[in-house]
This record gives sequence, structure tokens and C-alpha cells, in this order.
Amino acid sequence: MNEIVPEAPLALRGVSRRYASGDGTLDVLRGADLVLAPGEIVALVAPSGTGKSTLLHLAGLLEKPQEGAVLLAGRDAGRLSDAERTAIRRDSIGFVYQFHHLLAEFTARENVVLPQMIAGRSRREAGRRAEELLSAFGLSHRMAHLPGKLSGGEQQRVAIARALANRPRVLLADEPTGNLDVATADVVFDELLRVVRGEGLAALIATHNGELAARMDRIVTLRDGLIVPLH
Ligand SMILES: Nc1ncnc2c1ncn2[C@@H]1O[C@H](COP(=O)(O)OP(=O)(O)OP(=O)(O)O)[C@@H](O)[C@H]1O
Repeated sequence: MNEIVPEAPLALRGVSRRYASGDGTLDVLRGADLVLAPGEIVALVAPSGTGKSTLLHLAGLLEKPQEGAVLLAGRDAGRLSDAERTAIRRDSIGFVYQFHHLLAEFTARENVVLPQMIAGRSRREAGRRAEELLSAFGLSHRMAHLPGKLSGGEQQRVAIARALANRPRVLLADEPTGNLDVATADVVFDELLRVVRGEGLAALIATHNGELAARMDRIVTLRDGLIVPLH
């Protein structure tokens, strides 16, 4: 009997990305490969300037590779129309950045509700999901607060809840706790891992923090434009 192999939530196949630099080119990625298994949480730890953000932008369909393919749940993003790419970005990928980018004039709950309504969910369903997620991050008592009235750790928890709101297949995070003090980063990161594992999501998380990386399932780095295991 054939074993049923679940589709990888995210696969990068031989992706290259280069930028014009002065009168030459800078080869940031040179045929990088990475496959995330369902539910797998992978840390990306690499020195500054080696291409972590570039890699996350390609994985998140914010940029296109010059060579190679980005596959989300087996679908080759390079073969999609712009509208399909936008829909996948909205529905299948969650993004968390170092800075929260919450909408200042909306409450914590509204910040988590809005992306769901944009994706076509009813206000009621979106509200239920927002409350579920904000509660999972210990923010039941902060739902009606504006971001400016929340602590840095609380703001980042809301941003993570927002990224998970549409039940993406993959979470991409670029230094998600990089803007927090060490103790808060530690707690928020544990919560992020707990919720991501609870939802069975795959995640690719760039961090400079080796201790946080060690809590993930696997650690990779970038060397000469390739993704390799970190030893
Ligand atoms: N749009 C662009 N045009 C030209 N060069 C770029 C562009 N984006 C990135 N680069 C260059 O590509 C290299 C990799 O950048 P990238 O931001 O991916 O690195 P990083 O590993 O995320 O760094 P950091 O940890 O400092 O954020 C850098 O040398 C950067 O200057």
C-alpha cells in the first residue's frame, strides 16, 4: 500500500535571489532548498545580511525568486495569478514582524477581527475567533484596549493573534520578539510556540536568539546563499 505523504505546507526548491549592487550583483540566495513538514517549527538563525528577510519575503510571496520555486501546500506560487497570490497571502500565510504594525485606532479585538472580515468571514465568527486567540495569549481583559494602551509584550501578542486569525497553513516570523526585553521575549515566545503547536501550524521563525531557537524542532542557517542545518 502506498503511504500517504501529507503535502508540505511550505517548500522552497532551488530558489535564487540577487540584487543589483553598485555596478555588480549581490547573490543573496543561490539555489536554496527548504521543506517544512506539517506542524514543523523551524528556526532560521544566521548573521545579519545573509538573507533571512529575503528568504521570508520569498516564502511569504512578497517577492519572487529569479530561479526556483516556492510551493505552498504543493501549489507553485510562480504559476499563480496576482489575484491568487494575494488570496494565498491573506488566507494561508500568517506574518509576524519585529514591530507589531497594529492599527492604532482599532482595539486589540478589532485588529484580530479585521483581517478575517477582509477574508470574508462573518463579524460574529471573526469575533469568536479573535476572542479565542486573545484568550490563548492571556489577553481576555485587554480586548477593548487600543494598542497604545498595551505594553510591548501585549502588543506583540495581539500581532501574533492577528497573524493566526485566518487559520493560515504557515506562520512566517522575522524576529517576532526582537523588540521586547529578554524576560518578556521569553514568555511571549513560549506562548507563540504553544499556540502554534496547538493549531498544528508549520512555522519558519528568524531569530538571533540561540536559546529561543533551541526550543524549535529544527535549526537552519544560511551559508553562501544556501540553507543548511546549524550545528
Ligand atoms: N531590495 C534590495 N535591493 C538591494 N539589496 C538588497 C535588497 N534587499 C536586501 N538586499 C541586500 O541583500 C542582503 C541580504 O538582506 P536581508 O535583509 O535578507 O538580510 P538579513 O539576513 O535579513 O539581515 P538582518 O538580520 O540584518 O535583518 C543584504 O546585503 C541587503 O543589503
